[in-house]
Amino acid sequence: MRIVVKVGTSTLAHPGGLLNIRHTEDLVKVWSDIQNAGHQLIVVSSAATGLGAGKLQIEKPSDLVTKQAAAAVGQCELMYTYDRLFGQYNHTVAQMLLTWEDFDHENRLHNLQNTLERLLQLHAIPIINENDPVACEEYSLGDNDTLAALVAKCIHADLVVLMSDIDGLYTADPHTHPDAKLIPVVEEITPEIELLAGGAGSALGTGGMLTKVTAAKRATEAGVDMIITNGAHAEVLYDIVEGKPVGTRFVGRKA
Ligand SMILES: Nc1ncnc2c1ncn2[C@@H]1O[C@H](COP(=O)(O)OP(=O)(O)O)[C@@H](O)[C@H]1O
Ligand SMILES: N[C@@H](CCC(=O)OP(=O)(O)O)C(=O)O
Repeated sequence: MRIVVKVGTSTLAHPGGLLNIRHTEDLVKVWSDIQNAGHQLIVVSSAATGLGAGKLQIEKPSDLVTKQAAAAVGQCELMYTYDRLFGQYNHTVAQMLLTWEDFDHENRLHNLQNTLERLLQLHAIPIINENDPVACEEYSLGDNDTLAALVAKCIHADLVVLMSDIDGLYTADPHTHPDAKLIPVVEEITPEIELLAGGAGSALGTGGMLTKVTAAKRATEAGVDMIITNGAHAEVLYDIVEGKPVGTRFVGRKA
């Protein structure tokens, strides 16, 4: 299987912006094992801004320039961490920083597809993030849920897995509605489903459930299934590749 896994800031970082060592180590271990089992993995990783803010000892920035500066710092921290952890399992990582323009121009998209394909042939694990320090608002993808769906579409992935700080899509935000129920399968993204999704539940998260459901729409329209699951339980990825029900599955449209 060719799987795009996206992991959010609220999984990789503690609220103050320091690395969540337990989550990150658990995820890299399982991802490495899944790659060893013969699957192709593409990681879309958030947390550059959050980790940068942590390292610079500043609050999560709200102005664009400080956000971009923090992302420039945090992206180094992120890749240093991935390189080190994946290296323990003899895996090679490759950084790819993308903007909206890379998907919007045919020749850039073509280059991007070719590079990703070659990295996969070479058994390197692409680690993708938005190129935050240069992505001005006009050209910003805005969130990595969308980025994961766009990547999955352009390399014809079998599955996108969004690893969040919550088990899946609920009937309401469980942080404010403790009686909310998990929705295991979404066959069609109706306006009613879209209305269930709210914003981010933590100080570091960007998009919340809203951007995940929008991303699911993009992925499923391209025929790719998307699963939202909890990044704190890395080992659920084993169940996912075995086709067992985990989190919320958005079913891709059949051609
Ligand atoms: N209907 C819903 N079901 C589940 N979570 C929801 C819902 N609506 C809003 N949320 C919020 O979305 C959050 C996950 O998004 P986000 O904080 O951006 O995480 P990530 O960093 O993983 O992208 C949850 O913690 C939750 O508070
Ligand atoms: N590109 C940004 C993350 C954007 C984003 O979607 O964040 P998140 O909601 O934590 O997945 C960064 O690395 O800080």
